[in-house]
Formats: sequence, structure tokens, C-alpha cells
Amino acid sequence: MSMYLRIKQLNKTYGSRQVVSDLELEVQEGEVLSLLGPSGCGKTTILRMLAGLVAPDSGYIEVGGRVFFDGKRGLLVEERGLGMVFQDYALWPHMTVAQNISFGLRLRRMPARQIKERLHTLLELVNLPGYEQRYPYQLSGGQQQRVAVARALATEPRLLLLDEPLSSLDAALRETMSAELVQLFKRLKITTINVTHDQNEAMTMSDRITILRDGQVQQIGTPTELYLQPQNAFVASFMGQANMLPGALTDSDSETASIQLHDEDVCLSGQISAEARKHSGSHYFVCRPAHIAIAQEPPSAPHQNILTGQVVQTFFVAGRWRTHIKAGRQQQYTIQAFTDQPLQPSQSVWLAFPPTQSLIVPA
Ligand SMILES: Nc1ncnc2c1ncn2[C@@H]1O[C@H](COP(=O)(O)OP(=O)(O)OP(=O)(O)O)[C@@H](O)[C@H]1O
Repeated sequence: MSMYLRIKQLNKTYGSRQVVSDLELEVQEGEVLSLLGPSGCGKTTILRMLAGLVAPDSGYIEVGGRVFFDGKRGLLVEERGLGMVFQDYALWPHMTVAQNISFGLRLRRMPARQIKERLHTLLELVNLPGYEQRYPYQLSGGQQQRVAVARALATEPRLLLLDEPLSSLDAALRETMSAELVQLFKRLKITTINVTHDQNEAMTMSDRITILRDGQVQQIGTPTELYLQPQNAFVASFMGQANMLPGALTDSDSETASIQLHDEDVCLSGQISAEARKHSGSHYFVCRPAHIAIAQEPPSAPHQNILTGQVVQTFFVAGRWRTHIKAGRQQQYTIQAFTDQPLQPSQSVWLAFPPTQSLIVPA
């Protein structure tokens, strides 16, 4: 597979605020890549620079062998031939589904019969055959989003830009829609850049995810790479729930290290990457709730990687008991873990963190 999209050293400032810093990104043809990060991290600005709606300060953008921006000049929006589903490009309320979808084709003076055929194919693709004559207000939120996608695909773009396309939908519908959309993009082999602040949506939709913070890339990788091998505390905390305990590295070999928790005489060990070992500042011990084993009795043999704690609360969620535990000598850490049975508030417990499923990452 060839590299379809290349972004080099892309920068954008608003006033004195650097919104995108030295962005480097390569996307393969047919890949679905999400830009994920908290509000204000620069996701939309990146998408708008790709679309030609915002001019970069410097950098280089190339898509499908065409230079979109060379550091000085950029192609116009309409010269880029992209499909866009942006929040502020809602469906036109006074136009039917058919008129909304075929608008771009009419502009290009496609013959009426061909438009009709294309419309038919597109409505089949987004699973809305027979909806031609409806108006947007006669559609559910999910159906409106599918029409918006069909409209974006009408001119057969090779690159599709999505800006939080599912944010107005409820959680259940969002999950179904994201799965449907990915199947569609894969079938059409269309390269897609998807902006979202929803980690679950990014996980279900993407081949790879770029995690951004304050305009800077934190890590790029597949959903599992980011979940299992986060390069720093920010990525670990952004990719699903994680228990994070701060401390200082005491010793490390090539793959494992120990960390002394702040204000504790406890050391915990876990896996460490070569870059994390080189980091001179403080570190975090990271363990996902699902990997922690909770015992109601003290361990019989001496055991590393144990913290004692007291149950605070327990909730029944998705078939398991999610338990909050105050742990550490001064009960300063709140740890989340799962049990098969409910535990009593203020009950003493022993938490075991399996070293192979624990990580040590730079703060
Ligand atoms: N036209 C503009 N003028 C000045 N500042 C802007 C402009 N557009 C965006 N910003 C600022 O740039 C930063 C990044 O904005 P951007 O919309 O790219 O973030 P985002 O990651 O998409 O956030 P959200 O998830 O909230 O949409 C924000 O601090 C925003 O206030």
C-alpha cells in the first residue's frame, strides 16, 4: 500500500497561541485514521487545514500525489475534491434527501439520468433506499447523519474528512453508526480522517489513532497499541480507564522496572519501554481496572506488587461489580477494580497488580 496523505512540519498559531505544532502525519490509502484529544487540542484546525478552510502558517500537505499546500500557497477548497461531513455543514432543511445528496452533482452538470443512478447507489450504500423525497426533519438523527455521509460521497472523493459526525447521536446509536460507517469506508476503500474526542468511537472506527494534546502529537498507533503500550501518562489516561500512581524509578532492566510510590515505602514493578526508562522526570505506575486481582485475605506468601486498601463503594456495571478502593499507607490513592461479588464498604482488601499487565510510563 502506498502513502496517500503526507503532512510535514505543519504549524498554525492564532495570536500568540500555537494551536498546531510541527505536525507530522502519514496516512495510507484506504486507512481510517482518527484525531483524538480533549477539547481545544487542535483537531478541527488540522482538519480545516486539510480541507483548505484554514491557511497553515507553515508546513506541507500532499494528498494522492497532489500538493495541497507547499508552505506558501494552497489549493482552493473546491480544487481539493474532498468529501466533508462537518458539524457546521448540516443538511439543507428546505431540500429533500435527493436534492441534498445530488447538489454537488448538479453543480458539476452531471446529466439527470446519471444523477438518478448515482443517487440510487448512494442511498443503498447508506441503507436508506426509498427516502429520496423526505425532508431532513422527517428523519432520525442517525438517518440525517447517513444522508450527510451520502452527500459527502456523491462526488466520489478519495479522501473523506469527518468532524465529530456522530456527536449528536446517543451512545447506542453512535456505536452502531460508527461500525456501519467503517464497513462502508472499507468497502469503498476510501481514506478517512475522523476527528473525535470520544475514545470509544475512535477505538471502534479507526485503523490508527493520533492522540493530540495542546496541538502536539502524543502518540500514533493502532487502538490496541495505544491501549497496551501508551508512551506517556496522558495517552494512558485518555485511552480507557487506568489506575495511575505517581512515583520515582528505583531500578530497571531492559523490560521491567520498579517504582517507589510517592510518600509510601511500597515499590511496584511493571513493564517499561526503552524511551520511558530514559525519561529523567517522574513516572507513573499504570494498571487497568480489569487486570487487578482483589483478595479479601492477606496473601499467604510474601508477594511483590501488593497494596492494602479499604473498599469505599461498589457499583454493578455491565455484569460486574466495579469497586472503588482507598489504598496506600495514607489511603491517598483511589483505585478502581472489578469483582464478581459485591464487597462491603470499609472492608479491608489486598490488591495485586500483575507485573506483566502493569506499565511504568513517563508523567
Ligand atoms: N478562528 C480562530 N481564532 C482564534 N482562535 C481559534 C480559532 N479557531 C480555533 N481557535 C483556538 O484554537 C484552539 C484549537 O481549536 P480546535 O477547534 O482546533 O480544537 P478541537 O481540538 O477541535 O476542539 P473541540 O473538540 O472543542 O472542537 C482552541 O483553543 C480554539 O479556541
